[in-house]
Amino acid sequence: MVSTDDALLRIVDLGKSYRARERTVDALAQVDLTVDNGEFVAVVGPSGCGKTTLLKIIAGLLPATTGDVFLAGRRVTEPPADLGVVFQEYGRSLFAWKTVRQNVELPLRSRGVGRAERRELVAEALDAVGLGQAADAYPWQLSGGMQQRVAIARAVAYRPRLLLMDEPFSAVDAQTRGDLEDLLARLWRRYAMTVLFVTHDIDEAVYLGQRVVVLGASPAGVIAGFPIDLPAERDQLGTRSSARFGELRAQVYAQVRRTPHLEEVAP
Ligand SMILES: Nc1ncnc2c1ncn2[C@@H]1O[C@H](COP(=O)(O)OP(=O)(O)OP(=O)(O)O)[C@@H](O)[C@H]1O
Repeated sequence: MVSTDDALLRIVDLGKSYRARERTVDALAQVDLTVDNGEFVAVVGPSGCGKTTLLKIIAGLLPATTGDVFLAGRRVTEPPADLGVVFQEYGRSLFAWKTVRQNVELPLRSRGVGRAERRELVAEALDAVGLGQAADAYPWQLSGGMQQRVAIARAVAYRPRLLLMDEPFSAVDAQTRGDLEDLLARLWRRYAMTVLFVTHDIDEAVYLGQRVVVLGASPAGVIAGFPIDLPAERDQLGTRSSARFGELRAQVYAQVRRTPHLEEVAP
């Protein structure tokens, strides 16, 4: 059990209902989740179960209907300053008329970081994602995988206390996806970040997470959590073909397939 002393993110009895015309859609109900400082938690759930809704509420972009989100002990009521977010749609998250360097620099400018420090942070982040040479290019001159690396560099340069990622690699080809997963794992270790990573891909969740949390469908609540006891250093071939990876993947898969109603869920 996670101790609240180390908790960076605390989600308590969170619920969200959308009202659309005469209909009400209950997207989330009774979501309780705690993420410790430095943890990498992957959240999986069936398509449409409310994963994006959950991230938007944590990011302060959408109000909850019930319950609370606390980041570093502070209730989230607006986008917190120390949060980084990487979305699936890299194409839309970068400014086409700004260079790679300017894109990465933007949140640092908004935060009032001085010019010299900005330069240093941007250069280090671009080097860390292997794009040191592409600083003066425009996003539209880069491949999809490279654009997503720019989005990751932008988040990393900002040194967020919590990095939220919403299916960040689902729009790239399989080879690039594996490379980006490994890049993220390296950055997580190097910068001791706390990451909440949402995906509908069970293999990706098990490969990346120290813990995998399963959301049930309609309305989504946390139905299971799995500590991932794979070695800290993972690699695409060795880890994914190991017996333990297969067992964990099967356990998570069985839960995702169950998608029970909340009343069936053990407390
Ligand atoms: N603005 C909205 N108005 C009404 N209903 C909405 C709205 N946004 C989301 N929903 C509904 O809430 C539920 C959860 O949606 P959400 O996008 O959070 O799920 P998701 O798990 O991220 O989906 P996917 O995996 O397909 O991206 C769905 O039934 C969706 O139709």
